[in-house]
Amino acid sequence: FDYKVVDLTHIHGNDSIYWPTHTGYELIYSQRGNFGDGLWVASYTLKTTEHLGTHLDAPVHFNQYSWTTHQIPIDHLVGPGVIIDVKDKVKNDLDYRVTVADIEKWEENNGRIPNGAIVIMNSGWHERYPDKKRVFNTEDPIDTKTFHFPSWHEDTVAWMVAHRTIHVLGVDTPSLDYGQSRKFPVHVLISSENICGLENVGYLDRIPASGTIISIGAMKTENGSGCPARVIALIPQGKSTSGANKQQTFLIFIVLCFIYHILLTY
Ligand SMILES: N[C@@H](CC(=O)c1ccccc1NC=O)C(=O)O
Repeated sequence: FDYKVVDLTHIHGNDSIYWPTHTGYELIYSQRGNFGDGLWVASYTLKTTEHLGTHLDAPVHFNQYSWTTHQIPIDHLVGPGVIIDVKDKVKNDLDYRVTVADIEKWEENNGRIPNGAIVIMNSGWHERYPDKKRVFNTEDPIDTKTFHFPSWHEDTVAWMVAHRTIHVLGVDTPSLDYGQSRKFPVHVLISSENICGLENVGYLDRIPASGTIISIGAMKTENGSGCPARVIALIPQGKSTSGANKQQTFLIFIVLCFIYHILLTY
């Protein structure tokens, strides 16, 4: 197994970030202690909003006819990672929305966005997690009208929907629409296209802009609208012997044998 595995998940717990219209997280120690015969058992009950911390938005989140969590095809939850770094842009504009030019710049450096990509904005916001006032960027993290954080511009997402095939759209902020959004056009658009969302992704500076495989481990909850998720990236280490490399090695071996044979003959 020749991959470095990087965890892109914030801890799911009492400090997790969630949209203020939801209820939060509760881990109930329903069974914890001696179980007879010298056994000790921990087996708890978890109550949580689906949209907790690092989590998946199922396409049904903003479209009643789109896939629920259990209906998402599994090959939509793993794919090539496309990390769009906008940290410099965000420094001057905390309400920044990723542009088509940002995508074009990524493609100049990394090639065309691969089919089935998992495209994630890296705004540097993951560093603020889980400080609610800094993540929602307001003194009043309950009042959504006061939120200021970056995300995707709907025109950019519409461009990707029209010209590329992406399976997941992600952010390191709490929402796929920027903090000041009122109509949530990015949520509405991706939901209607059966594209999944990923929010509060962490540790994005630990992976390269391209060349990774990202996998989203989310529960297969029946009729769910999303789920807390364990998001990981696999970075190929390039030490393994691929099929093509094996063929090359074999050819070199044959050529060396041939040369050795000639040397022995003369
Ligand atoms: N997608 C985000 C935001 C969200 O859930 C949301 C955004 C705007 C209006 C309502 C929302 N969710 C439910 O109240 C989240 O999953 O936390």
